[in-house]
Amino acid sequence: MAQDTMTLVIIRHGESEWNKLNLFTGWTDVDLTEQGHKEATEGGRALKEAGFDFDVCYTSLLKRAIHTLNHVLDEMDRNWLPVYKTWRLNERHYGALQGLNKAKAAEEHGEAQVKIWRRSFDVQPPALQPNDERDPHIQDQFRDVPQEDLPYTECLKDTIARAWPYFEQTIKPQMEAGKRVLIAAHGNSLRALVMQFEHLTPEQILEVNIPTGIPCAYTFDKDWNVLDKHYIGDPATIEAKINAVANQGKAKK
Ligand SMILES: O=C(O)[C@H](O)COP(=O)(O)O
Repeated sequence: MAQDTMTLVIIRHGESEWNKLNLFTGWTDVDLTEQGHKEATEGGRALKEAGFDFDVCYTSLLKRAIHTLNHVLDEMDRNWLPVYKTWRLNERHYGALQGLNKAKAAEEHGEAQVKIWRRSFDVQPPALQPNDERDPHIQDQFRDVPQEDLPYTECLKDTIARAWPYFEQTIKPQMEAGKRVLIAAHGNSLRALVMQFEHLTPEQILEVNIPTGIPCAYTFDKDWNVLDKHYIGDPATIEAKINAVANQGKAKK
């Protein structure tokens, strides 16, 4: 289908059990909280009310994103849409930080260090040791992923290196063929895509935080320039949620 513009909607999963506890999560496969289920449902409702429709959906191998997508599709009565799941849209791997409390880490290591771990472009968090129970190389969930592709830790640059080729090779051609795409993923795997879509510098991406459960619609021209980007929801709620994410790495006063 020839067309002048392409639409893509991205949505970060709703609040997870570990978001609620303020723990570094990464590839830990925690579910949504009750609040998270509600956010995802509301995200789906908002998309329907705004008149969105989709042809194909992509998500990660982690249940907080999969369940978010399911809620959205339920609300939109689009459960029959094709859904592709890939480890390449998983959250950034948080290495040995997975399971630690972000505010406690800020008390111990300083807020500046935690901000580097959370938001820097190319500084990796401390790596997992091989065969740690959190090691993806020994988890069933990732048994179809080539062992050498699986990380022990990742910075945003590493996440881009595995998520962007998937976007370019798999999702882009669908959009260029006129398909309306929905991606349900994670704070940092979506930051990886956003950095590429908007050609942000490492300094600019440092300040980008993605709220839970709020759909964000991009319109691109045929040369992949961003013509429009907007969150779908109440602006005050969205701003409060973005600030809440940014503040997770602050020490408790
Ligand atoms: O993996 C996590 O802890 C969250 O999903 C994203 O965390 P961040 O906002 O601290 O990067």
